[in-house]
Parts: sequence; C-alpha cells; structure tokens
Amino acid sequence: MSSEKSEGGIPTVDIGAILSPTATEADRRQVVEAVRYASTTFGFFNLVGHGIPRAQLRQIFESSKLFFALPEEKRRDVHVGQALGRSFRGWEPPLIQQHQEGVLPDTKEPKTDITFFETFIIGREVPADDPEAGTFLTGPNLWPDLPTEDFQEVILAYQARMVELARVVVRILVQGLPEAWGCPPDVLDGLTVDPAIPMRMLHYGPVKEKDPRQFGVAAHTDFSAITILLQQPGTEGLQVWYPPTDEWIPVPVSEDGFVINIGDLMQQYTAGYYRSARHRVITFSEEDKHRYSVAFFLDGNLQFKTKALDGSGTEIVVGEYVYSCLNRTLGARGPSL
Ligand SMILES: O=C(O)CCC(=O)C(=O)O
Ligand SMILES: [Fe+2]
Repeated sequence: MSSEKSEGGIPTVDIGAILSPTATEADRRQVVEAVRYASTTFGFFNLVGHGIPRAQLRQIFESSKLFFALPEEKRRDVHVGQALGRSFRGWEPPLIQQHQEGVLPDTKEPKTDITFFETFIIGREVPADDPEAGTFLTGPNLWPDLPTEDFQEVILAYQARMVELARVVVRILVQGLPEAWGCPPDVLDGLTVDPAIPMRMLHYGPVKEKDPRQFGVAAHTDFSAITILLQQPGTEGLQVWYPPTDEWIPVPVSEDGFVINIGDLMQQYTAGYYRSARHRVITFSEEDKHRYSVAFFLDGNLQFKTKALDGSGTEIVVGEYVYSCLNRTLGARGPSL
C-alpha cells in the first residue's frame, strides 16, 4: 500500500494503516515516514484515509453557509465582543490585520455589501459556571439563532472528530522524531487533554477592485501545535511558502482530505525539526467566487509544558506561548488563536 503521493507538490498521506487494527507494522511505519517527510520538508500535507464520512465534511460547510447568510444583526448577536472574558468566541467581522509591510490590510472598506474574510470562532465548550470560564481561550461558545440540529450539533460533532484526529496526528508526529531523542510515544499526549481548540469557520467573499498587494489572509504561520484545515471542494487560494525553491506552492483541495500543517508550537517542541511554514490565502474578484474553509487549531492543554523534545532549551507552557504569539501579532488578534 502506498501511503504517500507527492507529484512535485504538497504530499498526500493516507493514514488508513494507523487506524486499521489489521495493518502490518511495516504499513504503519510507511505512514509515519510519509508524515515525517512532509512535515520536515513542507510543514504541510494532505491527509486522507481518516475514516470521517464525506457527509460530515459536507455538513460543516452547510452550517457555515447558514451562518454567513444570516442578516448582519443576527451575526452581530454573537459578535466576539459578547464572548465571556478572554474566551475569544463568536463572529469576527472582516478584520484590519497588517502582517507585512507593503501588504494592504486583510480587509479594506468594502465598496458594496459584499465583504470578504469573516469568521465564526468556536472553542472547547466550557460552562459559564466553571471556575476557569472567561480565562484565556476558555469559556462557553456563543450560538447564533439557528436550529440546534443544523448548527450547534453539527459543529460540536465535527469538533469532537477533530480532537480525535489531532490525537492521532500528534502520535504519528512523535513516532517520526529522530530515534536518538528517545521520545516515548505518549510524550505529547498531554497536549490533547482538555485542549484549547479554537476553530475558525472562514468565509472569503470576492474582492472588489483587486489589488495585487491584497490577500484573503496575508502570509503568516499558525501559533498552534497543529492545524487541521478543511477546504471547500472546487475552490482554490491557499498557498505555502517553500524556501528551497523560493516559491509559493498551491495547496490543492482534496475531495475527502484535510490539510494538516505544523504550527509554531510544534516547531518549538521539536527544536525546528518539523517546520511551521508560512502560508497565505489569495482571494478573487469574480462575483461568484466565494470560498469557505474550516481551520481547527490544536493549541493544546494550556497548562501543558515541556522542553523541546531533543532536550534543548527551557520549558514552554502552551498557554503562555500562544498568548505571547497573539501579543506579537498586530491588532492583538492573529489569524489563528
Ligand atoms: O482558509 C484557509 O485556507 C487558511 C486559513 C488560515 O491559514 C488560518 O486561518 O490560519
Ligand atoms: Fe493559517
């Protein structure tokens, strides 16, 4: 069984053998090797063979479209400003974020009622009466005025799947680390216990009067340990920076696959072995070119801490690290919480 397909671009890795109880050790090792290659070379790969039904992948986009089609006052009901304390939940209208000099803010004044790059953020559901509720990235979600079965249930079911998948991917990544480091397979499992998991449902609208300096999302790296991104089939726009050839490589949409990318935190924990690659999203000016995506960030358990797994450096605490990344980002809110 081949677990990797590259065709000169971002590799596709089929993780079926990791999930199958009957797979051979050699098959599993092949998956680990394919993920290791992709994560050290590109910091990105397409993941298939995850076992999540296609219907569930389609459903999340239906829910997303329902939300973004709500009239503005309904979206405003769940504006991030309503989120408890510093829990960062809800609707973010198009933002002003400037990541690079010479690049226009992600959002310029829309000339019509067509906007681009708005997001609805969901996190781990922590009840308002929990003592931690309202602290950084922790608290109850804000739910819009939509039928529970069409929105909340779909999203929470998807989120639960993402946590399971993130656990599997983290385990695979650990197995791919240099043997000389002697890491036990569960060394990063603590990341996925009650983790901070901001999930951004994103909607990019067409851009009026396209300016070449303007992006849907300008070049950035994610702060997370790993990101699991679902792109809408039939769309394009995501690109990753590949230093060896100094070029932006498109990240194609795979029908049933997720894009996995390594975030800054994983890069830190693996002493740079796995690459947190810069990426960006290009938008288009055609009226009918909307794009939806869902980005799930495994930031990790906010109290989890470890030194880099090669034994170097000092202990990094997840919560402190993600918070410092946020502070560094202009506007205090990066593309990935
Ligand atoms: O929408 C996408 O495809 C990517 C979004 C992204 O990179 C982010 O939210 O960090
Ligand atoms: Fe990103």
